[in-house]
Amino acid sequence: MSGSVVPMRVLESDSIESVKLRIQSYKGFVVRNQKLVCGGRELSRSNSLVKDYGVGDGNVVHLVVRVADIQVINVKTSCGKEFTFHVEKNHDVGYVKRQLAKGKKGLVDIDEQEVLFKGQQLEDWRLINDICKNNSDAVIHLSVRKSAKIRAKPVEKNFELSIVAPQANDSKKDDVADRQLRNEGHGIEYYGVVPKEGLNRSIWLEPVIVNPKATIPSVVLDLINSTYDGLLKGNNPIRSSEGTGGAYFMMDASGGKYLSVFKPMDEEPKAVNNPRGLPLSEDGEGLKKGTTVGEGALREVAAYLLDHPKGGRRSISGEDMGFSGVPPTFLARCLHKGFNHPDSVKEKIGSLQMFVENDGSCEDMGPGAFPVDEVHKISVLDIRMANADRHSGNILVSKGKDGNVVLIPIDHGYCLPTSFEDCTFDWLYWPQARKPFNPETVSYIKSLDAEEDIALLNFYGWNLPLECARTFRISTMLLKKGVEKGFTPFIIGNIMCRENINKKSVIEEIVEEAEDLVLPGCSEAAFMEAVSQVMDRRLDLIA
Ligand SMILES: Nc1ncnc2c1ncn2[C@@H]1O[C@H](COP(=O)(O)OP(=O)(O)OP(=O)(O)O)[C@@H](O)[C@H]1O
Repeated sequence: MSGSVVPMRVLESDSIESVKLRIQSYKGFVVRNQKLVCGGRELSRSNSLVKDYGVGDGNVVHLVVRVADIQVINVKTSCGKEFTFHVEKNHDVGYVKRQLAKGKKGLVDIDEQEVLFKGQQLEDWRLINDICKNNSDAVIHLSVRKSAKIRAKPVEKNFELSIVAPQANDSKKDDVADRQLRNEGHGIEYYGVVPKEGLNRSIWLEPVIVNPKATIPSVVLDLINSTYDGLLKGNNPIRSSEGTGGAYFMMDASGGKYLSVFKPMDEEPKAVNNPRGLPLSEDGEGLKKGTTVGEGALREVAAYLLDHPKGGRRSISGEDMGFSGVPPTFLARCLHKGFNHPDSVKEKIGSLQMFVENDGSCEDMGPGAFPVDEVHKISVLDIRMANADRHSGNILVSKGKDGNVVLIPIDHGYCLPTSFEDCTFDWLYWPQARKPFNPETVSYIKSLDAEEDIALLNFYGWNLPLECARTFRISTMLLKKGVEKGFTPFIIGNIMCRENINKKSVIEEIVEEAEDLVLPGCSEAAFMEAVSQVMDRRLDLIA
């Protein structure tokens, strides 16, 4: 994605996996860190062939590479103390200074720290990645005004900072102006209202509220509040090096903890300000069939709103976790210079999702350790939402209170498509998918009501387009009927996914058959009745 074009000979009969392997051997990017996009479509099925995706002579295939985010920094003080901390490569110099200022490093006042590279002062916004890049033997000097000096040199993959005689200075300035701003300018107290004169309008965060009657769960309000505090404290959004769109980690006020992830609509893949340089969509279609560029954020929020808790609908506090564990997500409006603004700095609308501490994603480990019910809860969500992007990198692995493995589904921007063509579920090939649902899951599935859910989305301001609503009705119907028949997630998921890119799935055949049965212009209810009949017949053949 750096903009350079590298010619490469491939056969029509080469698989996508083998193309990625060759990129790996030429360029060193391991296969699982590569994403290929051609003609606006992600070449996501590794066993499909180059010709299946219609890639021909002279076509440009875009390569998006995920790079390791973490850099380990070893800090040595002049009195011989050593400590290590992890820094995201996308962290900026300001972040490193704040870490150093956290008490034990003795550099309490960040205003007194100066970071120098090749004799020039580095501004706080400079990224660690940019400084280390192309300078494997770079030495960064951090000096504390008046007396101290710090040197950094690379140690294998890490780099080392040595701090020379810093003087501790406990006089932390009380940032009065900042506190005033926080008291008066809290975004969420002024939903959609022009803020008071004098507020800090270079930084802003508030929920987007379409229907004033729709209550925002308090867990979401708290998340927005604390994220806003973090921004006002000068903790800039940090762009993730993973993913095809702009995804920004937002920090708390102390600058030591991630609170949320903001994904602006205009930075989605194929959208106008995509930071990865993916070409603009010509027809408005997203990277996956049946999705729309710029609607990823709505789908992210829909996945959270529709992820009802086990006991019923979500309470006003919103603290009760949904059945599938989608982290709290809401539409937010955010103004900050740290996002991708190729032109002028403008307010962005996007999804703000709670950051979940994790030990990596399912991509980093084999599925053996995942509890059956955890896999099943993800399968229920993906089948309901006809998720077209459930690769294992989009399931985070975390630990519950009792130490059990908990799976956290993220990245729902390609849910609720208008067609089933690109539905893919990595969990389909995990052994847990072949186990039957437990009674609790069965009763949860039985409680689902697609019409109620569509009305809920409408209430929160998203009037689901007719074709998306149809997909949702059909997938909910399939899930419910499948469960009635005692089907496993594997059987139901298999009905929904194509075996290969050119062979229609069973659900697609069901839809086509139902379309043939009804008269043009018939009501949606009549069409759904036809789908139900055809589905019953097809499921009987599978049972
Ligand atoms: N709620 C979350 N908690 C913790 N980390 C998260 C969360 N959401 C996203 N991330 C991290 O940010 C990275 C990028 O996010 P995400 O995958 O949603 O972006 P994307 O651009 O939509 O990716 P993709 O190319 O897979 O569609 C993820 O790989 C994950 O590491």
